[in-house]
Amino acid sequence: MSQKKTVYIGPFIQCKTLTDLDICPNGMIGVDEGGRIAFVLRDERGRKIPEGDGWEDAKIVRIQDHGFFFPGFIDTHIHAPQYPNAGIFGKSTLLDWLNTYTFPLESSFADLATASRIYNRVVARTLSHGTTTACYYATVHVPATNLLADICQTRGQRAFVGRVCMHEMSPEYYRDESVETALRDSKACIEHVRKIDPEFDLVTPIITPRFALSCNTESLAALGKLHRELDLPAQTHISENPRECDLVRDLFPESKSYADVYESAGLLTPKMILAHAIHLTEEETALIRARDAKISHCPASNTALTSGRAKVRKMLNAGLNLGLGTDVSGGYTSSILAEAREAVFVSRHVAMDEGDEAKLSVEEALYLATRGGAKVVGLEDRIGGFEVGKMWDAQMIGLEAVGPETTELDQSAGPVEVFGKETWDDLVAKWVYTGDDRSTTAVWVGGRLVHAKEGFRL
Ligand SMILES: Nc1nc2[nH]cnc2c(=O)[nH]1
Ligand SMILES: [Zn+2]
Repeated sequence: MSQKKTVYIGPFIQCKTLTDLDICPNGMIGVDEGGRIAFVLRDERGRKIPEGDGWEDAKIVRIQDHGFFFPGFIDTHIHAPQYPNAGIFGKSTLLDWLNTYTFPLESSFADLATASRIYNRVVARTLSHGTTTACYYATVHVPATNLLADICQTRGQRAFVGRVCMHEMSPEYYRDESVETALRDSKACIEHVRKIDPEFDLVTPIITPRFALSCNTESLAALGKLHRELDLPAQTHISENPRECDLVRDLFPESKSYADVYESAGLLTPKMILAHAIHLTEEETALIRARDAKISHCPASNTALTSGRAKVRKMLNAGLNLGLGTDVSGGYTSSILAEAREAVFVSRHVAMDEGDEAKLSVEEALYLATRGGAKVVGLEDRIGGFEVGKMWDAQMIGLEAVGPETTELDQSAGPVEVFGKETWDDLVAKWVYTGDDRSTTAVWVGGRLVHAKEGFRL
């Protein structure tokens, strides 16, 4: 889709490396008609828009007062149909949580009106949190899964949409009938995305065996074959809960480990996203590294379902690629900003047992939320930062400037208050710890405005 050339003027911040931010207080970023970054200029205070190629007629979007542009967030693991259950999990743990809360809700997506209401809501909500790319699990239902792909396309969210395969250890009322129907229905959803987005510019199908316990050796091998033959990404869960790990050991006695179950099926590839990875052994970590499979770290969910504390520092040191996942509704929040905060705090709990090296910094959590996530979904050449040639997948963050005479709250400005003595690093930390979607003034995907806070004018 062609858009007007646009120049974004003001501070921009992005992750340079895992540990370092790139803070540009006076930037100017030109985005072309295709939504691609055409130029990035630094220290542009008071300078003119570059001339030629029609840039002099470009639309201008300026940061007003306090704020900055930041790359859009990437949610590498979220269950779209579970959104109504966000916050509802009691004291359950994974396997009873699935049976009590999750399967009954997911089964209701046989009804398209239900799917339409909830899927529209979750896509709008995640966009409002600055999530420009989401890796969705849908349900077993073909029409509802196709509708989720349509909604992502219409609302303009970059997305991976997976029809869930599950025929074992699943209730009678909600399961694939057989391995054959699971494959047939998965292929139908892939074909639908090919129809609405033939080049997978915005929406990509993703092969989705729910987890080893929902499948068997035969279906995992068949899905692995499809994954490699079609060269499509895949996603599943691994090593989330101790009881789940025991059952995998019992049910797949021929496999050396949980990771080996996926390896034997041909699913452990650079295009596989493994969620959780809490209880991996060193051999499994080495195997995942050797295959370059990716990890979605879901700290809010891991705490809520008392699944455990993923050893993020160990995985990073072992050379694994990690991103963040909200794992709604194992996780209570659909905000990657909140998830970044959870990642920082869970790492502090790990540090209380294992020493300070385990602590993640704000910068590291933001890296996982952007560039790390981009690598996890295989789009590091297109998204995650503000280099020339990348897509303008970005969010405008607004901060409230508290003047010397200001004593009243400005509710419209969002919760992050600037008192004037803060450095840029302080402001980023305040955003991560105290910000929410009220701080997200506007969001773009591929140069298209996909969310704007009430009152925001271009
Ligand atoms: N967190 C989480 N883990 C799972 N393992 C299998 N299914 C699920 C799910 O829906 N959520
Ligand atoms: Zn999950």
